Amino acid sequence: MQLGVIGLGRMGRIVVDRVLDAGHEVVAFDLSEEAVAAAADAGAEPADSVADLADRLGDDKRIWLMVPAGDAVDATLDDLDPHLDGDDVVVDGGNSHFEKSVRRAEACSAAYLDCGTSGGPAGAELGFSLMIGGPQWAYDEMTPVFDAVATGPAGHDRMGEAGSGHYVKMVHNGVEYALMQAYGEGFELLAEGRYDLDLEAVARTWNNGAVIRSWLLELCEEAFREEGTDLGDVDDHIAGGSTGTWTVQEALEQEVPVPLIYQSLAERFGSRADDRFSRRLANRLRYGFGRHEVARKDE
Ligand SMILES: NC(=O)C1=CN([C@@H]2O[C@H](COP(=O)(O)OP(=O)(O)OC[C@H]3O[C@@H](n4cnc5c(N)ncnc54)[C@H](O)[C@@H]3O)[C@@H](O)[C@H]2O)C=CC1
Ligand SMILES: O=C(CO)[C@H](O)[C@H](O)COP(=O)(O)O
Repeated sequence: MQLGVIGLGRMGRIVVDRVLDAGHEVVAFDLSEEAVAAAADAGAEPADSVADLADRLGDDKRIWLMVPAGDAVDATLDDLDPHLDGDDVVVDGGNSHFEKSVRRAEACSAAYLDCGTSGGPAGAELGFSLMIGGPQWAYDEMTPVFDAVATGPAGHDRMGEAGSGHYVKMVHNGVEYALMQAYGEGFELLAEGRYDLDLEAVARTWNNGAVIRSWLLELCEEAFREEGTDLGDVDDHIAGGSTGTWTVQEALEQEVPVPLIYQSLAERFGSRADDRFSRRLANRLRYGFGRHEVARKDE
């Protein structure tokens, strides 16, 4: 099969390499000329624009988008659409909002598959977990590519109609936030608690047979090994947050309680300000109701 890949960053480049390794052909485009040149060095056919990529693919185009979610997806689809028809298939493998994917599927001249991709850059060797929404025929048509990009046939499945792939990935990310928060709280208690512990050793021990072993816990072990048991100079600021926000918004709309996911998202937002207004007000209110001393900034 011949696959066009647009977006050759951390994730898209892995798509290119795994599809090439499986014996397929790849035509590659990115706004970055360096990224295109690197993909060409790896065996892909370089394209210098979206239109050029479409021309090089010929009939029955199969195209994988791995650009940042949002405007870049719309811009790419705008450029692609004049070159597409109903026999073509476009996969969006990024973290797009599922409602946007539904709208894009309706507007796109090709069959559109929304594909939640999990595994991160570490998936280069193992392959990804792929959660796919959209028409069955298009999923079936793309199966050789999904087999190559995923861990294998068991690493991908069609979740259902348009939007369902990105919906499942959105919830996956909410769970990811909550798991990170749970590990974080446990290790914080161990770090601040009664014993002088080597947290890498704790994580390693847990990862060998404990109920709570997991890949995220292996990444905790790696973090303590590389940064030290006190995490060295790693700051207490957590970026990101869009997919977790969408998960909480959807849970509110569906009236499904997700307190752990919400709390972990709130912790992220809280991590971005060292001078929290709510804490300052609580500090002052304790004076109001109890005449407790007010801690002042210059003290
Ligand atoms: N990094 C991760 O762990 C994961 C990322 N994702 C999602 O995959 C998508 C890509 O993420 P990354 O590869 O990490 O991002 P990245 O920033 O490493 O790469 C994005 C690439 O897209 C290119 N690009 C941007 N706009 C473009 C356009 N209009 N046309 C062509 N190329 C364009 C950039 O030059 C860059 O090479 C995002 O939606 C992200 O949320 C999904 C799962 C895991
Ligand atoms: O999808 C992912 C992992 O599964 C991406 O790494 C995503 O960026 C994680 O979300 P956030 O940036 O909000 O932490």
